[in-house]
Amino acid sequence: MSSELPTQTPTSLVKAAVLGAAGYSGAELCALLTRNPHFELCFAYASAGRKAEPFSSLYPRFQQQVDVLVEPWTDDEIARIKGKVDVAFLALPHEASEEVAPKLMAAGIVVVDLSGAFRLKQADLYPKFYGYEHQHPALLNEAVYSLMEWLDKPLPQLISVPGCYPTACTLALLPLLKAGLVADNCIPVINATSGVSGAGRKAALNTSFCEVGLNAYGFFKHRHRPEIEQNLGRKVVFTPHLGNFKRGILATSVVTLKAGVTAEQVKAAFHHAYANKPLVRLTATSPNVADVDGTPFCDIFWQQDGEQLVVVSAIDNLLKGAAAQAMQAANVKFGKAETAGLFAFAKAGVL
Ligand SMILES: NC(=O)C1=CN([C@@H]2O[C@H](COP(=O)(O)OP(=O)(O)OC[C@H]3O[C@@H](n4cnc5c(N)ncnc54)[C@H](OP(=O)(O)O)[C@@H]3O)[C@@H](O)[C@H]2O)C=CC1
Ligand SMILES: CC(=O)N[C@@H](CCC(=O)OP(=O)(O)O)C(=O)O
Repeated sequence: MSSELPTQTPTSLVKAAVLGAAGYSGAELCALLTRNPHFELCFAYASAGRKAEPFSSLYPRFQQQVDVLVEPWTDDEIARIKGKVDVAFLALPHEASEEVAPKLMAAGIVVVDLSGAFRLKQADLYPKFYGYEHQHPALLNEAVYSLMEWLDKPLPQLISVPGCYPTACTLALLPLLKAGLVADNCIPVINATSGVSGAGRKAALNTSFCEVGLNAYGFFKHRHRPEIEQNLGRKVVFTPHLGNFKRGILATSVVTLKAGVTAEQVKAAFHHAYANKPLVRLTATSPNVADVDGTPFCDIFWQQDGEQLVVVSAIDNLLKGAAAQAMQAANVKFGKAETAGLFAFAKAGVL
């Protein structure tokens, strides 16, 4: 080998911490960060009550793949990680995120929050839809909502990752609304079914194996309703459902189009919106959650009958609905390719 070969200047890795690493979306993030060549997973945390243990003892599938110690989180850790990490991903309950985010920001750390703590712009919606008063309403204006396919501003120090159901149905409906194709008086009707991992890893009776069949819940008052309405700029009827599969969301959204809207106009709206968006796939057949399981994609399909339009979208709730979307935002925030680390799927086989 020639000693004349230019030496590569190593680009510095973005150093990351994950809070909530023992939970489903935090664990997915640990896996994505480990596979991302631009990031280094330096610290991982669970709640204060736990003992420290290797990630692979919590998720044995990742033995010899994700090699990080999951430690108990207390605010004392902020002094320990200050100056050692560039970004902290919060995969925590909403109120825990709301409390810790400003402290991490004060330590100069970029915060990518997967919870709903900073998604809504109107603080007065939190008591009604989240059941608590927001303690840091000023941060609601500072945070940028990172639905990356529709991002129209730079990402600041506080990044609020969209909710899982809102990701699926906003990506489905926004192209039509932006193109002015939806009837002015139309209230979109959205029915969406989530796999059980949407409820997190903690045990609960309604998500235990023998209890889960297929049921609707959260009529009119689910916290994702105001988030979807904020995204779409109009009222919606949103009804979530729980299905007996592990992961994935299938959303079926129904709208009335303006009189005379053609199939070509609808097609153009979707193609224009997603032509250069690598994580949205416009599909030729109605999507199946099994086809997005373990992937960072949102698959979208539509059928029109005169003024009625049905749009079906499918995502993996833990990936495009949570961890992959957070990774996508962090990639952009730190100047990396938007999809870095996202195509090394956990599932490589055809089934
Ligand atoms: N599951 C999903 O499909 C999606 C989830 N989200 C959001 O991501 C966040 C995490 O969800 P999910 O992964 O499902 O939740 P899980 O219940 O699976 O995990 C939550 C994690 O947070 C930790 N934790 C809880 N309270 C605290 C606290 N006060 N301080 C530090 N750590 C704490 C838990 O620790 P321990 O294990 O020790 O209890 C656990 O590691 C939520 O805000 C959720 O709304 C967003 C999109 C989709
Ligand atoms: C099946 C299930 O219970 N799903 C959760 C939503 C998933 C989630 O964690 O919500 P975010 O996207 O807002 O974080 C629910 O309905 O509350």
